[in-house]
Amino acid sequence: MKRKITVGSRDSALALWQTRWVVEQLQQQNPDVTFEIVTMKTKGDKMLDVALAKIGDKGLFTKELEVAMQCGEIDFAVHSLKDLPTVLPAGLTIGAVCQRDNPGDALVSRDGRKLAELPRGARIGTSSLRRCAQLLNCRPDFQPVSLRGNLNTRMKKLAAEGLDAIILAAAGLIRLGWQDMIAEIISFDICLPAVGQGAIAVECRSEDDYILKLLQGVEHPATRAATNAERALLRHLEGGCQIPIGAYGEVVSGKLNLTAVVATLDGSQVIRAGGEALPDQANQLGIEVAEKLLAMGGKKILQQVRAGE
Ligand SMILES: NCc1[nH]cc(CCC(=O)O)c1CC(=O)O
Repeated sequence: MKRKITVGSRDSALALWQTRWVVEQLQQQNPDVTFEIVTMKTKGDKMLDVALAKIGDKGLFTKELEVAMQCGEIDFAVHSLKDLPTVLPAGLTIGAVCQRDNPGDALVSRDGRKLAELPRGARIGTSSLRRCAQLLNCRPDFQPVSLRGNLNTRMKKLAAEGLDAIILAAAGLIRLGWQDMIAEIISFDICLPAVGQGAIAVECRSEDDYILKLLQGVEHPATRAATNAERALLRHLEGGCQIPIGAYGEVVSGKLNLTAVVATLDGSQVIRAGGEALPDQANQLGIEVAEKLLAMGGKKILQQVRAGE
């Protein structure tokens, strides 16, 4: 008897691309297994007209899939790691973190202009507080314009709403074959990515040994270590998406480096800190860098932003 595995996915083009990519690899490694993809709409897919920072729910893009997993309707779910809260519901775990694609933020401009070439007062579409704050820090003249919806919708709004540029995760654009639209990958010196950006995560039941073993086939240890550090940092800061926080971890020559940022919403203050550790010390590294940020003034920023909510 062929074993059948049911895989949950959101129904956006990007989510489906990511789910098919994971399933394709697992299928090759396990020719005797049948995979079936089931799509679901999450609250985040339904509430497209509200700014993410205003909805502020944890698990906005993941909850429905998690419930289906807990009920046994699906065996695992494929997510953008960035969308997965730092604390998972009871009984669920990240069974695999796949090799990261380009982790950066991409500038897509109407006429292909790069950041430095955008006019004074340029209108930039993004709903990410993190992108907004870091961009405003280097270009206080920019006018951020809130922008939500899936990738297709956002691209259309660039022209339809007369924006000068929009900012999107590079990985999403590259996966959907839109890399030619990228005018520039914004330097990490200007804008650090969201925790987990560019990495795909597979969530499953913590007790499901069969699935856990299967998912080892798409696991990428260096990306796991890097994103463990980023997620430990975010968990320690209790950031959520209400507060501009960015982080990037990378294993280079066997050492795990982590750089992170906390900023005020208007970008007037941007605090950065970093650290280095062995990859198996990822969690401690995340906490250590979070503590540095807090001590350097991050604590005050977090209090201010929370008080203003
Ligand atoms: N916030 C939605 C979201 N979640 C993951 C990605 C991109 C893919 C990735 O980071 O792996 C995006 C789109 C974007 O931010 O432009």
